[in-house]
Amino acid sequence: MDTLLNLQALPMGAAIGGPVALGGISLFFIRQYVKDQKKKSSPFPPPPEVPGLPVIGNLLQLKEKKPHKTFTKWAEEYGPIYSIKTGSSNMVVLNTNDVAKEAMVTKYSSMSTRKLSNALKILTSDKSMVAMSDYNEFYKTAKRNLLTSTLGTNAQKRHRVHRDTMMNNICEQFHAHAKTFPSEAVNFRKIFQSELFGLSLKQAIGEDLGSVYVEEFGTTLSRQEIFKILVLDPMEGAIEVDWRDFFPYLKWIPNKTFEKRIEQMHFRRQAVMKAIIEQQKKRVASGVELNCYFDYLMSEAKTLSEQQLLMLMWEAIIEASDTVLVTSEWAVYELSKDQEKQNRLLQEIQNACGFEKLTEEKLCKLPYLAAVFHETLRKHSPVPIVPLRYVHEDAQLGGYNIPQGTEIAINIYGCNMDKNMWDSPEEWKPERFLGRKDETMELHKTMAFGGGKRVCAGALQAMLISCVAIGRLVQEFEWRLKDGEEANVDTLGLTTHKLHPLLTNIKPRNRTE
Ligand code: HEM
Repeated sequence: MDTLLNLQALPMGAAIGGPVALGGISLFFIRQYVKDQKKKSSPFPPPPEVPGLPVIGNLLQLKEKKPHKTFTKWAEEYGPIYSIKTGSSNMVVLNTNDVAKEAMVTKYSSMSTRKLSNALKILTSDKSMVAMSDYNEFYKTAKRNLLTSTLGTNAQKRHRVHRDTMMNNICEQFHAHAKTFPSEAVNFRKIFQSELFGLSLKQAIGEDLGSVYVEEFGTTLSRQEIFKILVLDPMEGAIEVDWRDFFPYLKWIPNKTFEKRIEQMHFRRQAVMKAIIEQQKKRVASGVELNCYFDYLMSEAKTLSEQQLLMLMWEAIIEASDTVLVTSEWAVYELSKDQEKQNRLLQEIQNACGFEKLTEEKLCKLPYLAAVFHETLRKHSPVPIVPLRYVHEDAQLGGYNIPQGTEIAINIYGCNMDKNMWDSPEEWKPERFLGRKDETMELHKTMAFGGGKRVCAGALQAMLISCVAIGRLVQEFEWRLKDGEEANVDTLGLTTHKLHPLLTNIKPRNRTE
């Protein structure tokens, strides 16, 4: 997440009631008048509008913090494409595959610019990363480097050893738990998250980190502290709301609490990344080369500024550490809840692998495992809304006029829950993906990874890690939800993190089972 969108949190109420100045309001009405005149001159109608309140528009209706769900409900009443007002901005929301693909593929050139919240402007160093950059030369070069060194098919082959080590470590830790605490539920996230972070570091800098000395703090940070500063805090910061995002004409009014919080996160992230980069530079200078993103950038992307290098390295770490955990945790939740589907998967794995450990080579022979992965991506859409873009020249979408300046929210969750496309979309049914014409290894069976030029660069890595993890864990253990865990389906954050970490009872399987 990859995956940065401020809309996730719109806890407005109090903030909106704050300082609204008269000068600002007049400006707002003038801009509105100009927009209305423009609308009247287009041959296409405007999209249906969700009614809201004067000045704040639909903000209060979105304060529940899960806009993707509210958007999906509105789609039932207003159709696949409609417009809302978030303060002074007009936003068009897209809720089906057809209109989403039109925006991401055929009309991409009119709507490729990223729209960043104030928090994201700071945390992304004003778009200095692949996922949040506009479509420009920096983006094209940075994406090519990322794919060549880390995420493309050949690079993923070179990083295979890290995925295998990660998987063995995960299995070992679950076995150790089952042996030491046979009747205690295991916290899936605790084990998986830490190993995934290790893998992201190995791909980025060639090695896992036990600790790092940070000069700005005058102290040595533990691995857990590094993880918090580089991954957990920025994921939280990305959804911080600054009420000025919705009323840019009031940007001259300070919002000190917000600014201090985000600046501090930025400062800490900068300090830790600088320390890591210094360490790696010393390693390279001493003649030790590693197969990693850092070494590739040092030798192939010499024109990068220090800040660009820092941001690209950080991006590789944070993006590899989050959404794969989200997907794997939800898949294991669903399988632990449904013994019949778990047994069907086990049967398939045993038929394909016999007594051998499941490996990546076997994935093409495991259509039900692929179906489990894609059905989890569909139902739990790890990135529920594509990071916002805005229209930089007048365009049409779904037969409607979309004027320049409109923000575009692509509701992936809505596409994946569309009743016209998916039978009983609220049910988790991997079977819906069986017997289709597409290949077992096809990555884009749902809208989960986005589409077009900005399609997820990490989709292959996500599939390789998640599928092998789900398969190996079912091959080696019997999974059952802890009592009371079934109801814990709430989510939290920028990506659809399970609010309560998954707790399951595990039992190692008999080798002859
Ligand atoms: C199940 C896991 C994942 C899901 C569901 C997911 C989903 C997405 C989505 C929806 C986008 C936005 C597309 C757009 O803006 O139109 C995206 C972009 C991106 N993702 Fe992922 N992602 C996942 C895993 C990963 C991983 C593991 C990495 C890297 C290690 C990664 C790296 C990226 C990058 C670099 C982009 C920007 C691509 C571009 O702008 O050209 N993603 N992802």
